[in-house]
Amino acid sequence: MKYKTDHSYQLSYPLGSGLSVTRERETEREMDTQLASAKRSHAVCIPAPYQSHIGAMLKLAKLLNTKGFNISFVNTEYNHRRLLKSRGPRALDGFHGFQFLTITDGLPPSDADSSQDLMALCDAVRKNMSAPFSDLISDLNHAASNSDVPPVTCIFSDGAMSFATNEAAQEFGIPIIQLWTFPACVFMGFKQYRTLQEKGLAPLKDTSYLTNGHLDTVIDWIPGMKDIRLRDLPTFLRTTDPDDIMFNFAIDVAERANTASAIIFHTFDNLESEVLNALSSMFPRVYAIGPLSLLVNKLVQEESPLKSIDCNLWTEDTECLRWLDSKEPKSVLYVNFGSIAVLTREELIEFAMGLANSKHPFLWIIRPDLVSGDSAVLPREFLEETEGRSMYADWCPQEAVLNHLSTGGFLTHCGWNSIIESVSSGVPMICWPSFGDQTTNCTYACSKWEIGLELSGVVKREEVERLVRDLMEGNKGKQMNEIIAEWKKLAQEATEPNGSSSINFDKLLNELLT
Ligand SMILES: O=c1ccn([C@@H]2O[C@H](COP(=O)(O)OP(=O)(O)O[C@H]3O[C@H](CO)[C@@H](O)[C@H](O)[C@H]3O)[C@@H](O)[C@H]2O)c(=O)[nH]1
Repeated sequence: MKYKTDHSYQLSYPLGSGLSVTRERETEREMDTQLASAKRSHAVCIPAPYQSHIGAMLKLAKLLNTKGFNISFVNTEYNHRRLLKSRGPRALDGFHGFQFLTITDGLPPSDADSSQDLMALCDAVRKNMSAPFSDLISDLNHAASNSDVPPVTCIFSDGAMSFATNEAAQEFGIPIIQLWTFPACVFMGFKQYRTLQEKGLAPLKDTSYLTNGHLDTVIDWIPGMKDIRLRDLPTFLRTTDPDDIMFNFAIDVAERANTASAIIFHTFDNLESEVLNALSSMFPRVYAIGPLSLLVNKLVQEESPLKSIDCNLWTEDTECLRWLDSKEPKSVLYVNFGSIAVLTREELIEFAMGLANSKHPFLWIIRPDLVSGDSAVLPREFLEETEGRSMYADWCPQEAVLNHLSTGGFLTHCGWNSIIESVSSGVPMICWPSFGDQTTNCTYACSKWEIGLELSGVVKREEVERLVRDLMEGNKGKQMNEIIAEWKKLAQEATEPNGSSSINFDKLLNELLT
């Protein structure tokens, strides 16, 4: 197992050192001062307009609110409408010091209830959202003269939103803190795109480069990332078009991070010590703050109204938790491909037959927009074969599912939130990366952290069956269970009051508020 338990990178106090009594008193005093300053603080939090980014930013906003910050949380009109539909018309009203606001994404209005096109949205962020965001800050500042909420004192922006937010921060002379809802290794990957372009390694010369071994080229210059191949980096470089929207968007947002006052990664020190160390020598203020859910669980009181704020764009079906109650410990494979990934009908069938042939119980979340083209109709023989050991839902409370005793494995598309939630719950994975950062997340999960089995290339039912059996009944599964239990422990430790993520969060606030 390749991790260090005694590591402390330069922005944290050494782990496990314990705080002396003097240090504890100092900490109490610092916290009192912090709370007093925070009450005069007003953070505008703006996520990128995608489910998982909204979820991560909401958790960060709740943490800030527990430290006394007034929060204005900004969604796109499209997502706000979907949230009200899934949560109820008053679900986002009436929280003290925490308000939800909207701006337009500039795309044609739509009543659809599905994830918006990734490329169209990235383009919209770049072109349409800066002016409405600045106007919103102006409005908040004007409103402050007639209310007890102070003018805006800082912006917490998703790293992918810098086109919408950087100029406003400059215009109003306030700090901007970026939240990257990816691991640090993915950000470091995006940082390499410009050099890859200069060296002629990306974009690809033609489509034969997808299969001629070019993607196996080892990239040996990336600080803190050893043994990385081109194919392990985020997939937006796998284009032949120099003007590709996603390729250029990735280059630009990684460069615009240079102007942030501070950068937060949703990770923790022990998980990514090498790449975090490398990044902290490239940027003045880098903070690993995660897993966010564990921090929220510890900092937000059970009785706090904040507990009830949720941001699922689809309504969760909780029936699956009752179904899990009826199953043996660690017996169920949980299958979920996140909020954006789309499967072909062929992939759906291969996954289905692999699950059927594995003979293991499974809970499969099939979003209404998961399958492209034809609707997600599962074959009759599959339904008959799996009756009594299968459960389906459109959307579920994922973290509750992962923390359920009956859940023994997770077949995932490797979205970062899914991986860090799986780590937090100690559930090993089968990793089927689809696009973007998921290839990098998969490489780290399978090869570096040793908590996942990779399902690569074209989905074949035999391969799905073999991996499910390896995970749920084989020695590999047993080993991974042991390893991920260690990672879970480290994630818990990072979020204790003297753990690295808690300390990093406090340091960020102290630096921001002084
Ligand atoms: O039935 C479900 C399915 C998902 N979730 C939640 O939705 C989020 C899904 O996030 P993630 O696993 O990161 O997947 P995507 O929705 O695909 O996330 C996009 O954004 C991530 C960064 O935020 C990237 O890592 C992914 O590659 C990108 O596709 C997680 O918090 C899940 O807990 C639920 O609550 N219920």
